[in-house]
Amino acid sequence: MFDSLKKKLSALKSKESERIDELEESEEPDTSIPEEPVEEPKKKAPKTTAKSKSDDDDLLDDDFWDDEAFWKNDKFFEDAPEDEDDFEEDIIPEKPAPKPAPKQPVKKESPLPEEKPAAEKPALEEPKRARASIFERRSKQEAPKQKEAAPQETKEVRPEPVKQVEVQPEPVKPEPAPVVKQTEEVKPAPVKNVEVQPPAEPEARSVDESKKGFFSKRGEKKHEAPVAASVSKNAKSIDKDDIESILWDLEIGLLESDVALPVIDAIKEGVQQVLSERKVERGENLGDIVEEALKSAIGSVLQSNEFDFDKFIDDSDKPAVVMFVGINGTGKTTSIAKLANRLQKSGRTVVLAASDTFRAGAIEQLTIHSDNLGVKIIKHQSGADPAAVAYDAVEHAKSKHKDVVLVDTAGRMQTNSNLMDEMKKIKRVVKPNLVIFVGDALAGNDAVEQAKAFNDAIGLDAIILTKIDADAKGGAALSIAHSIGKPIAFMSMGQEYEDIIKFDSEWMLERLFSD
Ligand SMILES: Nc1nc2c(ncn2[C@@H]2O[C@H](COP(=O)(O)OP(=O)(O)OP(=O)(O)O)[C@@H](O)[C@H]2O)c(=O)[nH]1
Repeated sequence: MFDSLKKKLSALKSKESERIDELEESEEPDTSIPEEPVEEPKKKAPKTTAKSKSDDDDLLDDDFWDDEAFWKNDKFFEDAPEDEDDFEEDIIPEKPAPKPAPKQPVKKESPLPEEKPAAEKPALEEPKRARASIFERRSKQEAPKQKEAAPQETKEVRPEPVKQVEVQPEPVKPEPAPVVKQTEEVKPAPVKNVEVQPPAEPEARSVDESKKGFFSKRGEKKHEAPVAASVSKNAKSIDKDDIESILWDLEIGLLESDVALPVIDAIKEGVQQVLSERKVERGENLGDIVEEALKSAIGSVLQSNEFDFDKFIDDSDKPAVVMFVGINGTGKTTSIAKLANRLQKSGRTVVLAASDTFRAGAIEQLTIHSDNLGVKIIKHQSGADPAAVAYDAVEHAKSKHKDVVLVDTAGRMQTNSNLMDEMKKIKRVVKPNLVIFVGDALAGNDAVEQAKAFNDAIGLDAIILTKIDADAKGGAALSIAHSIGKPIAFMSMGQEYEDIIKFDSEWMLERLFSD
């Protein structure tokens, strides 16, 4: 499922991996660069200025030659050396700086005495900046406000001179050490295992735990060590343009996976929030971060749609009446049989109401299931009033103290007003505790429209998504539930009685992203 979305994610990941590889390869030469300036200070004091290319450039700088104070320096002209080496020796001793501060003598106009330390490492800084990643761009735009700003050194050599123009003339205060930002994932709550086998269900989950977001639960399972670590001061924000581009890719991937637009917007919003707050450590892959954010956003959409059917039944007055509606062939009758089997196995007693008197063969189909399962069925002749059948089933359940009545109804298009009215009549007569919409996951966005129409007509309480086993794209689960704001109670995934599971957002999420 989610094939096209996964392709976009893996493309992002491999693109990012290549970038990281390139960065790491080109990193080797850096180590040799700082050696020169380190050795120089041991020579005779005047020579402490490492004579680099940029220093020469400084000497030729217009500002220097235009400096009026310089030209008035008679002493300089008296002692002016004839060759360049002597020239440099004679200038530098004039400066009071006892330590190597190569730029200070030349840049007399510099208003930033605090910036001397920064000048000691120009050779270290430049190569890294030249290879700044896409993640570092945003930070670099903010660089003038940061402690390393050393405008006069970087002016001539940096590959992006425009940024130097933004340097503020007032002294720059070093920023305090970055606050260790721990994500919500660090909560030490117990880990909940993901249940991926149909028979296993998350009934044991406590109320508090079930309310926890996907992020926190997932964090406990997968990211305990990483989230405990602090965000280093080298971590960079993700560039706004990169986030836009990622969101665009996600939108296309979600659209191709049949996810409805309002759901896409909700997911994008979640991803954007995570990415704009997230700092990227050196060596981290942006693709991984995006996947994590995407799963979190989808998990939130899915998780808000969990529903505890068994608890609902147990809490209802008996018999609890459950009515199943939907368009033709979505799997209502099959789902009823599966739930009857499930309820029976958990010790609840069940009555089936064959209220699909419209389709030839529907009554027989349900009768076969009741025989197979040993469950009571109430049925009339084909073409009989479906509301009357449902009423009889409820009366039977009451008299026999049965726990649950499952009412099958005929499939109908939401556009067929007569059949929609008939369905409303059944609801009026038996006043079901629960109306469940059975939607075919393969129907994609059509299922969303159907669910909306049924919800408008009689009001839905929950959803069963069928044919999940054949759902190639995976967007329906997200879209239906989110669009009508009703929970998904079960997912049907096959033709056997056991092929139905309670909806579990984590299970669904794992499935959406599994290969
Ligand atoms: N693969 C798969 N097939 C299913 C699933 N649920 C139902 N089916 C099949 O879908 C077809 C229609 O199922 P029904 O249960 O008859 O559907 P219905 O909604 O009752 O149909 P109508 O009464 O005509 O509205 C049958 O062939 C079922 O076996 C499922 O989860 N997976």
